[in-house]
Amino acid sequence: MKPAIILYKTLPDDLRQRLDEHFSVTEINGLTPENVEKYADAFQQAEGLLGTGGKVDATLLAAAPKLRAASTVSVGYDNFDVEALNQRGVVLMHTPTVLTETVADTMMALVLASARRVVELAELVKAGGWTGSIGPDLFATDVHHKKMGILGMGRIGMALAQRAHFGFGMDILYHARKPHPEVDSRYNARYTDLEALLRESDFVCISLPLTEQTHHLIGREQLTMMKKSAILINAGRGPVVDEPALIEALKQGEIYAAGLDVFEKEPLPASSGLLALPNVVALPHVGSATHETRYGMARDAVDNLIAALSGKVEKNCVNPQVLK
Ligand SMILES: NC(=O)c1ccc[n+]([C@@H]2O[C@H](COP(=O)([O-])OP(=O)(O)OC[C@H]3O[C@@H](n4cnc5c(N)ncnc54)[C@H](O)[C@@H]3O)[C@@H](O)[C@H]2O)c1
Ligand SMILES: O=C(O)[C@H](O)CO
Repeated sequence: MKPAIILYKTLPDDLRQRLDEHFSVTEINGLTPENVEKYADAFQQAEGLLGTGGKVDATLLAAAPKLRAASTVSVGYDNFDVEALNQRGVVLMHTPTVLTETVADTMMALVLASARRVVELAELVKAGGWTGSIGPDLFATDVHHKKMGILGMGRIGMALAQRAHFGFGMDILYHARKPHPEVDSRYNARYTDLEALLRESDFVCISLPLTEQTHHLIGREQLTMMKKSAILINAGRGPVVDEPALIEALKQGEIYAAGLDVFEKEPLPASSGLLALPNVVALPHVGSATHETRYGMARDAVDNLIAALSGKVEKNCVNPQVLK
């Protein structure tokens, strides 16, 4: 008999077919508490989960006593209680690598859009506001040869450093849990503590995961350390930045601008103070959202679940210790 799984994300037809070949699939519209209750029988039988978004914690695990593996269509897994999964021996699989270059492209797009005022100026043209030569009040700020500070020098941080250093001649500083000598030599980069990075950088770019240690890592105090001309880019997770403190810093001119793909609450409410600020470029969490990359993530997530439920995990496992 095929193992039963819960699918909580719509997949392209060919991938759905591949999943059906291996599993008995119950598809639900999101991993919400309401759906866990509505499909209680399916959760009782489920050995696997595949999807994105929604909380997987002790409560959900209690509703799924046969669960052996969870496969998220994302690299970030802050919505999973990994400790609870470990205690139950549930394998957690994710999709690193396949999305790295696309997310680094998005971060570079945010750097360029916020420094060169791309969105604001394009809106001005569309609104018929281009009635004469653009004057200094609408001039932008350069990107090339400036200093980029990268917070979180992992896969995405390195791909961003590659673009900034080789493409834009930028100086690279970074803060991570430890120095990375290969990064220093490849991108002529310099490891610093957080405060030095904030004080020196023209662009502070966040590609950190959300953890207890990174929650509100950037708050009021850190924002005041940044240059008044500096731009904050966040494509890690929203709660790494204290959003009310960021709004205040942008309003008070303590920093120049922000380019954001992630927010404390998503979707970003229309009432958010960020949306009233011309010096904010806000994207709807689309770091990896190209056709090619989203397909690759879904494909990897399917392969990951097949590997995990057949005991053949070789890569993409968050908690390999439970395999032993
Ligand atoms: N906006 C998007 O659509 C999007 C897409 C993909 C990933 N992300 C986010 O980007 C994150 C990073 O992805 P990745 O593939 O580069 O992961 P990664 O694990 O390769 O890199 C994360 C880096 O952050 C460092 N780090 C962790 N905690 C730290 C701390 N307290 N202080 C300093 N450094 C710390 C780690 O050492 C690691 O080098 C993901 O966890 C996810 O939250 C967002
Ligand atoms: O972590 C990730 O992969 C992205 O944020 C998409 O959810």
